[in-house]
Amino acid sequence: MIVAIDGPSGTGKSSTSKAVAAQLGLSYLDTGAQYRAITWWMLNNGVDVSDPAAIAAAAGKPSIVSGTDPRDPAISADGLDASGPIRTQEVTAAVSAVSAVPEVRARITELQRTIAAEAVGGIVVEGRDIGTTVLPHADLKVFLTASPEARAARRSGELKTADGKPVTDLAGTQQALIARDKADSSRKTSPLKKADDAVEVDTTELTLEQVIECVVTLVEKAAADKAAAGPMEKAAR
Ligand SMILES: Nc1ncnc2c1ncn2[C@@H]1O[C@H](COP(=O)(O)OP(=O)(O)O)[C@@H](O)[C@H]1O
Ligand SMILES: Nc1ccn([C@H]2C[C@H](O)[C@@H](COP(=O)(O)OP(=O)(O)O)O2)c(=O)n1
Repeated sequence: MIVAIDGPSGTGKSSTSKAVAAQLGLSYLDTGAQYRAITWWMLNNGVDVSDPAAIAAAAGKPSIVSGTDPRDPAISADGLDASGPIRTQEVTAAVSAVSAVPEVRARITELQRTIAAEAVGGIVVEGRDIGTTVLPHADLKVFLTASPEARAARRSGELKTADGKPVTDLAGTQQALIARDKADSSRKTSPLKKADDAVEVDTTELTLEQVIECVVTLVEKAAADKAAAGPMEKAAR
């Protein structure tokens, strides 16, 4: 069972995907964390993140390792734990530029496909281009949305500056989030986009628990459809 969950920032992808995977005994992959980790590595290693050629030249250098346990989703770059530092404003501000570079996308997409193929018990993969590009044959595709106001309210206070202080500027958070959506949706290589066959869920008025319940129901239905289609496909052969 391969589940793709895409959508813009703050729609609830990570929280929903982790909970659904934990509840159903599936693996979990946060692809945004991979783009954040490679961005963090570039910022730490003197790569000019305003220069796509410099980003492309460095794209193959770091070793990015992702854990797939939904209860402990670890991420490291060259062996260094990146789970804390990838959430800083500095990384958030640079990640769209780094992830727009085709060499970075090719590298990370290959990693993602390998991880999904190795997850024998099934996996929930969340990101921006999972249903459209990374795993176009996923058994279920979900596209989460929410109003910019709701998304900024959820994000604000969660973000930390480099010295660990919380970011409480709601208007600034909303502006930065809209700018990142725009960059992610307008890049040439696999932009943020709903796949034609994805189920769209607007989470603006829903609690996180309601979204989780909705996605669990969708996964269970997709699993039942897959099981029912299996014998028929075999019989047709
Ligand atoms: N439906 C919801 N209602 C209220 N808060 C939510 C909802 N979904 C997620 N959140 C909260 O919003 C924040 C961002 O959610 P997250 O799952 O990280 O979103 P994304 O991965 O899409 O950026 C988290 O603090 C999460 O607990
Ligand atoms: N499949 C993906 C996942 C993330 N990205 C890029 C674009 C996003 O702005 C950044 C960060 O993604 P992440 O999911 O961590 O972002 P949020 O936590 O939802 O704000 O990575 C991508 O290009 N493709």
